[in-house]
Amino acid sequence: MITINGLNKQYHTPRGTFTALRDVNLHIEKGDIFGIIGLSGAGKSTLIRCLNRLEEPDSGSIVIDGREITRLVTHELREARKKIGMIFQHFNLLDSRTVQGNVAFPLELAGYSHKAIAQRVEEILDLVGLSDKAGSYPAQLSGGQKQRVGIARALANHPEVLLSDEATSALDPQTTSSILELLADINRKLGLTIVLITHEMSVIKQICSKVAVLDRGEIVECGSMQQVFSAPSSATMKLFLEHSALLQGYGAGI
Ligand SMILES: Nc1ncnc2c1ncn2[C@@H]1O[C@H](COP(=O)(O)OP(=O)(O)OP(=O)(O)O)[C@@H](O)[C@H]1O
Repeated sequence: MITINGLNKQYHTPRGTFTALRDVNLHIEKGDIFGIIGLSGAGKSTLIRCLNRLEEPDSGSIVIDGREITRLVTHELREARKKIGMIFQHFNLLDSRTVQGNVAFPLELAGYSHKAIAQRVEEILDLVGLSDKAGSYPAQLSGGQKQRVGIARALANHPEVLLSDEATSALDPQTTSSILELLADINRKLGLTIVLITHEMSVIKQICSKVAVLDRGEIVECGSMQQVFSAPSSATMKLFLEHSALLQGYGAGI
């Protein structure tokens, strides 16, 4: 479904050149919920934003559903992006539009008829459990509800892939859990491939089928949840697991 080969990305700043991604190779199967975890500054956002070319890699290739994303010219990329939904940490909703208007937005850009848009918006708001908020504005919603709108908007155009850029980082644990449940439900119902980045082990634990660990721009470990949890090989994953066990112990009053 998604194959990343030899991906490199550097940032050039007045203070010098910084390597954000170094020879990243990954394969993500159709229907996976694939988590990429790493500490702050590891390159997670850079990597996920390269998948739809919100960030331009310097070299390497990305193939999604048989299409080499890294070779597409502007109008081809615009078409390809319709099949790649994305959700963000701070939701990125249009404040001047209602929930309905936000979800309709990508469909309007794609040139659907009024009738088709109304029908799809109704269907998708039902899927994310927000039918009763269709006429509300973002400012009238909770963080969890805002992210549901973000998810609905990302799904409106029937994407093959959903990219989640720290989509639950601004939410409390209970809301995080309900948003992750929704993503898992969508993955089951629609067979959608989900790629998510996070710095929280609990997110990976709750919904991912596979995980890759990014450390200073390099993939240092990758495998099924079972493999990585039972026999972590990288120092970073061991650190994440120890921290997560500590938190659980603390929660249990140990
Ligand atoms: N536009 C940019 N110009 C210069 N450096 C950048 C730019 N964007 C990111 N970086 C640097 O690249 C590195 C990776 O950043 P990135 O945002 O991908 O990491 P991250 O793992 O998502 O971090 P966080 O979890 O803190 O968001 C960081 O050191 C960051 O400072």
